[in-house]
Amino acid sequence: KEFKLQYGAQRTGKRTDAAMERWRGNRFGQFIHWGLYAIPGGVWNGKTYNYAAEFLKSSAKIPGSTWDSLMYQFNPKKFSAKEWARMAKRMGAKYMTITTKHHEGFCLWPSRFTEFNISRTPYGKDILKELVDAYNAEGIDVNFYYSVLDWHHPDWRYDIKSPEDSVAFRRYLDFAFNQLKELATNYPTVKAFWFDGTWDNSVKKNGWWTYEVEQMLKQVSPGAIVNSRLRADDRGARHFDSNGQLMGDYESGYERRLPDPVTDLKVTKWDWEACMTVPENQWGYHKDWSISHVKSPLELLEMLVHTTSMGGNFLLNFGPAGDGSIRPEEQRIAAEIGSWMQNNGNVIYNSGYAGWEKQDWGYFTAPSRPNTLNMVVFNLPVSGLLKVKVPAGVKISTASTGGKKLRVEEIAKNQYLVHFERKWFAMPQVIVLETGGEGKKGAQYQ
Ligand SMILES: C[C@@H]1N[C@@H](c2cn(-c3ccccc3)nn2)[C@H](O)[C@@H]1O
Repeated sequence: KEFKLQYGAQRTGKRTDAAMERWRGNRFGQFIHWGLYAIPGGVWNGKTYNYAAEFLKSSAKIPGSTWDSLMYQFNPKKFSAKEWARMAKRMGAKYMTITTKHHEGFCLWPSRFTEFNISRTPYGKDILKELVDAYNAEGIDVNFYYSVLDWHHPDWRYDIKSPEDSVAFRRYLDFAFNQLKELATNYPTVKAFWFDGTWDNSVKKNGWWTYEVEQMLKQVSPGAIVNSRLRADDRGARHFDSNGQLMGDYESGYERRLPDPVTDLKVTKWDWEACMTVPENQWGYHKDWSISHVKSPLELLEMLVHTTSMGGNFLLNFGPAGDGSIRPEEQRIAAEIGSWMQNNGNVIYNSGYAGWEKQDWGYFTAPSRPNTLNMVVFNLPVSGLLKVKVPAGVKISTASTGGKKLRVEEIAKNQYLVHFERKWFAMPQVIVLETGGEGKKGAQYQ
């Protein structure tokens, strides 16, 4: 049953324009959560709150006026946009997504629509401009995260329960629309908009506004990319409209979790991005990371490869401290992932879903070069024999690692073993396959 929708999906299938192909090929991004929450870092009146640090205002039940006065302490002495950009470059990130305004409502840019912004802090300067310029200078694209949910703004409403609510919330929607137009206009190199805080009924009941925002951003900033999380349709359906069509330009529902490489292959039909925290659940800076598991560089690298193997982008989060420094754990992650990406980035960038059956030893990625495929090996079997099942009729002609040929043995119909070394490796190993035969060679990255 098809619903007639005014504010549903504007397009079916992946965007094929140059801006989207660039976004897709970038594959690996750095998320940055930075705001007033980084100052207390999850600790208030000597008490540590274990919930996400960017939620400390609600975890510690802090009055708005108290929280907002953190603005007068914001003066990051160790902040260097250039240093952050160089670290991201070394990590191999091709884009960066910055929280221009998180749920607290504090703006990292001198917005003319609210005084709750960087210009009224001791720091004073336009942090957003400094970051955009520094990252763009390193050849890294910059995208803007924007929270529609706003704890500071008096006209924000979680739901619309009275005429007063709808009048106030309409003022809020106008405010947010103006801020977004301001961001797209004043920072013209921005490539994409990452919307968050759109799950409440107030937003779901105003699908028209989410449609208008998408239209406006694409008028002001041609080629701009918008995530599915912004969008609600005429009937309040989110991400996918009431007819099951993806809204926005890519699916952004994977937060702190990845689709399963066997049971969630549906995601390979559209563009998508997963965002990931280093601790179990901390986006903003938290002083005490001992309260949960902290993912190692290798765990995060495997998530990046896993995501690429399913045709998605991976957005890895950093939470800089209130003084603008990057904590040692995050520095180490950038260095270790970066050292592998230095030599193996080609299996990630401009690569994607191969359409081959997932194997235990790791992941396949399909580069744009035809008749080749990458095997990224994380779990080397004690036998050293890597099983490869190929689509019907596909032949493997060669397998090589670091330019060295490996023995390839056809052991059954559409089944091969690649003879690899039987030894322990510190980092994932890449094997390049050349394929032939008349069979459908599986998906090719395009
Ligand atoms: C991208 C991430 N989305 C924000 C978030 C997550 N949540 C949330 C709240 C309740 C349950 C599950 C998730 N609310 N806001 C986090 O603060 C971070 O910005």
